[in-house]
Amino acid sequence: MRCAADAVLVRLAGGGEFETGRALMIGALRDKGIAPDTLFTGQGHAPAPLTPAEASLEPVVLPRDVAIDCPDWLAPLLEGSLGDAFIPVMSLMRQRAPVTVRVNLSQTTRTGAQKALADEGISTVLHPLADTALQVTGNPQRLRNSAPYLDGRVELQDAASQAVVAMLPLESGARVLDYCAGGGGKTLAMAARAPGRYVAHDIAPQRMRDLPERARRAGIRVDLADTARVTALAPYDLVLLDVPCSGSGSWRRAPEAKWALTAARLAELQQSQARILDETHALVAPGGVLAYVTCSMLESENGEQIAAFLRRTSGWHCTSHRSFTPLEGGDGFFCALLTRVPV
Ligand SMILES: C[S@@+](CC[C@H](N)C(=O)[O-])C[C@H]1O[C@@H](n2cnc3c(N)ncnc32)[C@H](O)[C@@H]1O
Repeated sequence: MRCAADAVLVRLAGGGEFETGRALMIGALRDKGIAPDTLFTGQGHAPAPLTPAEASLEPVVLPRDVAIDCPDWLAPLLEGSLGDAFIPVMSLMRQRAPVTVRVNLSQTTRTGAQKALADEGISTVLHPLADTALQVTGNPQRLRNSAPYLDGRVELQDAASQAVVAMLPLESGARVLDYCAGGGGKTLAMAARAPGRYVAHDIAPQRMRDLPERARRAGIRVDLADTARVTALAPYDLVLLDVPCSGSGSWRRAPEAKWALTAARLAELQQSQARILDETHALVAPGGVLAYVTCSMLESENGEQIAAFLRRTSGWHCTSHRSFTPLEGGDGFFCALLTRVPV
């Protein structure tokens, strides 16, 4: 298996592949219909003119899964999950992810935040995926030192992640548990949408260490709880399970992750997703909602998990579900809303 540096390799007329940086550039230029000797001139800082061997290099189209940089064992799983979107999605996964912020609507409006960022030289456009999302189009490096970021009017958050939060049935005063809170990105996004009683929990509590400060900045109250306290505070109107997953929806941010993932690790993650569903559903009040979320595009972590849960657990039905792919401008995500049948 090889990982493609580009969608072309080059081959000497008559055989033999070249994989030097120069050779790949020559192949890429030829592939795009640009004569390499117009750039390889040796003048100024330009690379040295082509050698006779290089002049005879021809582009070679790579096998599909090499060209889209997809591990062999994952390609059929992803193709089965994404269908016709497989190639476009995987091609997009080779690009850098956009920088997106979430506007804290409890403190400002989207246009208000856009103007405040523009005053600091940070340009943005409205993102179509969520009514809280702004995509940063200029000077993203200034964001972390800008006033709207420092005073909690904006937070860094992917647009699809924001769209997932917008799907949640959040009512003012609701009791909400974020069971896999991690850094608390979704806890804060939920609390900014609707005031309520927010409880954050994570099996690795140190992951939540910045949450109190981020919540303070955003003007939001969040209760950090261990597992015993989570149970004592039950029931909840909404339990969010943003479960550990392959992360296949966010491979643009961590391109090495798809090469680190193994079939055994994926199976382990799927077991843990099923276990979390089984351990937490009783925390939901009758008529309440269990929201299952992954940043994965693999059906085995998404729809198949929900179908298996509904088969083994009575008293629940799936009221809605949605998959997001990077073709919509954010990361890949899945969200299913499961309602507990009222008694
Ligand atoms: C996808 S991340 C959560 C990201 C977070 N919700 C956010 O929006 O920033 C998954 C989290 O689940 C936690 N986790 C893994 N297994 C868990 C378990 N059995 N119970 C609770 N949390 C768990 C991990 O420590 C990790 O922080």
